[in-house]
Amino acid sequence: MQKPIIIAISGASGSGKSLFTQNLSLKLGQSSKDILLLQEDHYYKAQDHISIEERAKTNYDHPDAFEHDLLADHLAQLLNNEIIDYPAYCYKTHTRLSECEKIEQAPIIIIEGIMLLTQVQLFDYFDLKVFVDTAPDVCLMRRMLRDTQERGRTIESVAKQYETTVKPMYHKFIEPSKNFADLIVPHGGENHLAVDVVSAFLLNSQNGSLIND
Ligand SMILES: Nc1ncnc2c1ncn2[C@@H]1O[C@H](COP(=O)(O)OP(=O)(O)O)[C@@H](O)[C@H]1O
Ligand SMILES: Nc1ccn([C@@H]2O[C@H](COP(=O)(O)O)[C@@H](O)[C@H]2O)c(=O)n1
Repeated sequence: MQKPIIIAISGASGSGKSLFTQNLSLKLGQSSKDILLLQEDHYYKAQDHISIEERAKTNYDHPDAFEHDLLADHLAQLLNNEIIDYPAYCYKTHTRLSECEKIEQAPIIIIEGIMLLTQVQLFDYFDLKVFVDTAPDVCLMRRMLRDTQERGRTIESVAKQYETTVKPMYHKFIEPSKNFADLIVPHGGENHLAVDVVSAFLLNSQNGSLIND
């Protein structure tokens, strides 16, 4: 079996990473066994030892909020054809769920997350590093809608978090990490030309080893 190809999709919160990843999967149109989608957010640290009020104060836009060592171990295990215990995360309680999912490698592994290109120790695992580049005001608007509808937040809490951590940490960590990208995608998740380019790269790299070939 050919070595899996791993691509990292990074960019600001609300930039369209998840949508880009979904559109890429649709475009690839392969069997679900061919593509493994992972999220860096699942590697946010567990915070069961502190109260929910304390958890709400954590800076989730700092690299230290994540367990990147565990993510690196899991990528190594997947490349080694081992099964991983993929953590699950809850944005409403700000901690990990108790259940993990058993996951095995696939020919194409796509991982998305805000801090991926700030972690040099992960770069050796990535065959392609993509940065989704969307204007901060557009990201904030999208995040406001998503977090109030899906992540149990109020408009006030999204605004406060944006001002205190999301915006400053974006400028400190995420925006500079764009320099490590192989490909910068403007206009977010609906940039279908970029989806076509990345999908062609993936299919070409895994030529012959996909189930639907
Ligand atoms: N190009 C776009 N046009 C319209 N809505 C978009 C676009 N890209 C993303 N969205 C919406 O904005 C929200 C945030 O996008 P998402 O892909 O979840 O961002 P990220 O994963 O980078 O945080 C989602 O509700 C998504 O459907
Ligand atoms: N308990 C948490 C954990 C994370 N966040 C925010 O999520 C953002 C990253 O996820 P995206 O899907 O938007 O890329 C990040 O900016 C954190 O602020 C949170 O609010 N609460």
